[in-house]
Amino acid sequence: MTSDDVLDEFRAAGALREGHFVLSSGLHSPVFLQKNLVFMDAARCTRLCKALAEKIIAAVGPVDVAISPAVGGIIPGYETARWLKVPSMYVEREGGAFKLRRGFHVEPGQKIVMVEDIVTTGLSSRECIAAIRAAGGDVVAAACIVDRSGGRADVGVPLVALATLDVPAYPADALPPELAALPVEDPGSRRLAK
Ligand SMILES: O=P(O)(O)OC[C@H]1O[C@H](OP(=O)(O)OP(=O)(O)O)[C@H](O)[C@@H]1O
Ligand SMILES: O=C(O)c1cc(=O)[nH]c(=O)[nH]1
Ligand SMILES: [Mg+2]
Repeated sequence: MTSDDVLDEFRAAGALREGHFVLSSGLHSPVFLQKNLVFMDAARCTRLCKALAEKIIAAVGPVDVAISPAVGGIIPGYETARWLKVPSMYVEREGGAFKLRRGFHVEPGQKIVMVEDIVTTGLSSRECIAAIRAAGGDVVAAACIVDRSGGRADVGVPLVALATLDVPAYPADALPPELAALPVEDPGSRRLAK
């Protein structure tokens, strides 16, 4: 599956949004990939995650567990794990920091792939990987449906992206005037609990 094929799935789901968005990292962007509109369609989600699982195995070989960051990573993490034929777990925020909860635990020696939905700066991926390591896990690779950093995000382990896009994102104090003129939406979950 090419990056264009993945983008076509987002377009067909109405998930390629234009406007003014504040992203999880605090950067602002004229484009938002509303992945939930993609994952709500089980057939579409399966097409993407099956392809991602195949790409992970081709890149790093078999793994033992897939772990994702809540909320966005949970559905693609579960579906990718299904095709990898491994258990699926997730970390969630407790007092702001990601943590394995709900009885999830990792065993020494297990090879873990961290599965994200979207990578922009890689911040959420790095936080998720840190939480897995804090729980004693060995993260051999990261994976995502879309890396919108143009391949520049560094998550500290090899990143397997089903699609790589280069989408502009700006610090709040350096917005292009046409973006600053639009009302801002904050669609993610990072700032919800505050
Ligand atoms: O690479 P980054 O700069 O970290 O941006 C990408 C992250 O942003 C979104 O999560 P968000 O925190 O908005 O919450 P969500 O998972 O509930 O959508 C997305 O699911 C990724 O986890
Ligand atoms: O960086 C983000 O927060 C982000 C970007 C995007 O396109 N989609 C998304 O769900 N999150
Ligand atoms: Mg997320």
